[in-house]
Amino acid sequence: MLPKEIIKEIKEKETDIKSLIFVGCGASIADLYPAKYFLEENSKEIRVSSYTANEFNYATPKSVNSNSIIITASLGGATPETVEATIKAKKLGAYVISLTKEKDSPLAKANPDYLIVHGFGKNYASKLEKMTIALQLAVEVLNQFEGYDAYQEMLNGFNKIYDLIEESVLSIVPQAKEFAATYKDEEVVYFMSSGATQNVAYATSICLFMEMQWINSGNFHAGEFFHGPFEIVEEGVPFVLFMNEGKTRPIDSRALTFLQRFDAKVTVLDAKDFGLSSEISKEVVDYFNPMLLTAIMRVYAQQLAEARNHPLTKRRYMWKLEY
Ligand SMILES: O=P(O)(O)OC[C@H]1O[C@](O)(CO)[C@@H](O)[C@@H]1O
Repeated sequence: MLPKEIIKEIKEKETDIKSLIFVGCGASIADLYPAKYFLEENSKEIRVSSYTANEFNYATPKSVNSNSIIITASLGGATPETVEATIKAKKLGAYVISLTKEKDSPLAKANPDYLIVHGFGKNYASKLEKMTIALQLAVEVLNQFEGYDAYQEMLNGFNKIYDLIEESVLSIVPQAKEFAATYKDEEVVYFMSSGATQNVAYATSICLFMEMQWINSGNFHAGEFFHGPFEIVEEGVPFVLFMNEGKTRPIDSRALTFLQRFDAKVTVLDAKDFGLSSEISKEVVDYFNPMLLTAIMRVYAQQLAEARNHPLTKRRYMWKLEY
């Protein structure tokens, strides 16, 4: 079923949805963030939150009941804590929607009310399906339960984002190779962004760099940069800044100005360079930065992995030990 139909069916059963909660781990909870950000900014009534799955399991919010929708996501569908959260949310009577790429996974078998099987391996756009579908669900919740003036602009954005991702990744391999050559020996790399993209910085730092490249890393909101992290800036300290188009761009620009002032080593991935706002309406452009910038970063990470001879699939603990 499509996001619109799923939310319509839930509304036919329960007109009084009071909360929407996003649950997942690692890249999956980060991928749900743009949807949370969108709803938090635009909803006047519905309470919105997100949890890493075991936080949800051990300290379950009291609001989980038949007046709530829980969206759980696990790419491989086998992360035990996300499966457990799905079962728990169902038991508490919530409407549960699960996202995964594996239709026969433990998550699928946890019997959510709605299972959305998304793509991943086909191309860069497909890697962003989970994030985009979660945002579509959030938009439908807002529009159907409260009304949303920019609904049509969002639909236009959804129609354009996948093609824009595919066009954008075509041209960036030379820059990605340059990034790889200049960052491959760094011992630590810091990531920051703002707005809907703030957890792209988080996911890049904890998953692509720490997990998949074993490179030390830190990440923070570009606004928070001035409330602690900027003290470590000096010439050559490596940063990656995800620059948004939209309302929070001044926050990103302020951080960039500071980094340049003290000659930090900074790579800027700027949605503007890929024409995001020429394709997507100004009113809603903020929410589409994370899809585009995640895809660009993936190309950069792939080149880094090749330059370091350290495949993105290499692990020493994950899925190898009991933990
Ligand atoms: O539940 P998922 O999305 O399959 O995630 C499993 C693992 O994949 C990552 O998201 C990225 O490898 C990890 O952070 C996480 O532990």
